Amino acid sequence: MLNNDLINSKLDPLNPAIHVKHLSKTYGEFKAVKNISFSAQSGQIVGLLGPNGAGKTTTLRLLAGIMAMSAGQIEICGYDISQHLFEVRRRIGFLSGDTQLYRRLSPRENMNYFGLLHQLPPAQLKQRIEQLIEQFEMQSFAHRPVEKLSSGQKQRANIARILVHQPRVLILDEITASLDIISSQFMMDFLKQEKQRGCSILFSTHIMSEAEYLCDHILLLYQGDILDEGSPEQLMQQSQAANLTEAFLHQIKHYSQQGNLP
Ligand SMILES: Nc1ncnc2c1ncn2[C@@H]1O[C@H](COP(=O)(O)OP(=O)(O)OP(=O)(O)O)[C@@H](O)[C@H]1O
Repeated sequence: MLNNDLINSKLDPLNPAIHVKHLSKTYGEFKAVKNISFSAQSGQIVGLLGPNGAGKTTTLRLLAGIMAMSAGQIEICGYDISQHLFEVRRRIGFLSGDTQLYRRLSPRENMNYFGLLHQLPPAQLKQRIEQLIEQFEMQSFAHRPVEKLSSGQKQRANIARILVHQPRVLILDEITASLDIISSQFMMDFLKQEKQRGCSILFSTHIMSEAEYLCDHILLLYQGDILDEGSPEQLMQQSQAANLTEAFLHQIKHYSQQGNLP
């Protein structure tokens, strides 16, 4: 078994895997994220929904520790990101549309490289890479340079790469955006499996049906603030909407009419 402490340690249910308090980010004068708070428990999938420019990517990048916050607090598995960035990075897997693999290396070589960065012992790393190749059905292309792979194959290799160190928390920014329906379904099944393993997953998407299918909890982000939150069912019930798209549009319209946009 690899990284036993990370896999087996059951998170205290009273201590969420992701805990965000009064988080803000400003770019110069512009407030991209405004004092938001939320948490995610072990085994929970939380979706970040919102129109273009709502602040989703900024929020996810702050949580992944690749951008500094302007104010607030982020804890991942009990570690404060401002004080324990290394411990946080050991526990998260972050993937966005911009994340690139080394294109001249094969998926196997990419996984090896990132595993070494995470300081996994070589024998364990080798075993883990083979596990991932099997799990993501990459046998036929694991040895080919990434630049010769299709988008779907690249995305599988990308996901496998962020799982090398068996993270407890996954932070995923629009990972199904360029995928066909089969590859998207593959990714969604994979997220469900990770949830069952006890992983906490925070992800953004513009695809409402995906959020409806996957999420235990949804944060509706608008102009850097949380407009509403709840389970997909709660959000639909509140707006008497037939689906999440309707519920989302209803909320934005409602707040605009009230003049109380964040
Ligand atoms: N580096 C930056 N400098 C200045 N403003 C930025 C920067 N990055 C993002 N912004 C602004 O912050 C706001 C939030 O951007 P962000 O990318 O977080 O939104 P998003 O919800 O992910 O949007 P999309 O769905 O289009 O990806 C936008 O108005 C954007 O223009």
